Amino acid sequence: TPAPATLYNRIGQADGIAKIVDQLIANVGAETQQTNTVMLRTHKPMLDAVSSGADPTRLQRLRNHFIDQLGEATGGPLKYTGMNMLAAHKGMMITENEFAVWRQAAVSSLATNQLPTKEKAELLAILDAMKADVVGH
Ligand code: HEM
Repeated sequence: TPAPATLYNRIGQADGIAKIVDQLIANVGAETQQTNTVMLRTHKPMLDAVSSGADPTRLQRLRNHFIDQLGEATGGPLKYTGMNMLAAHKGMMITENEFAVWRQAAVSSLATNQLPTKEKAELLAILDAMKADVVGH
């Protein structure tokens, strides 16, 4: 019997993951529930750096890191070389509610990308496993 397909293969490999990540970033960028909270404060410097030209590739770097991270976590050949989740979010004091809004942006992206129920659940489990390192530091 052939080896079971990895989640990475079932969701369309690097191209499939890139679509999921790009839609997630677009959803977070369009988010308005979190005005004046840390969600906005933490993203604003990043978006300003891009639009002012001070660091035009900053968002792109995060995007590419995020793709590598999911590419590795889903069993693909990609290798994540960014900061660990605790270090990446340290000092942001991300709240439970902000995480919930971010997670909803991820859920919407998975729906937009028409992931089947099983794959959706597996990917959300990967994201939820990072929550403890993301929230409250
Ligand atoms: C499971 C949930 C999350 C995952 C998997 C995730 C993933 C990542 C990754 C991969 C990076 C880049 C690290 C690097 O480049 O070394 C990052 C940075 C960052 N994350 Fe998250 N993140 C999550 C939740 C959140 C939430 C809820 C917020 C805001 C409310 C947030 C805001 C940021 C910001 C502002 C940066 C820094 C960007 C920069 O300075 O370039 N993240 N995250």
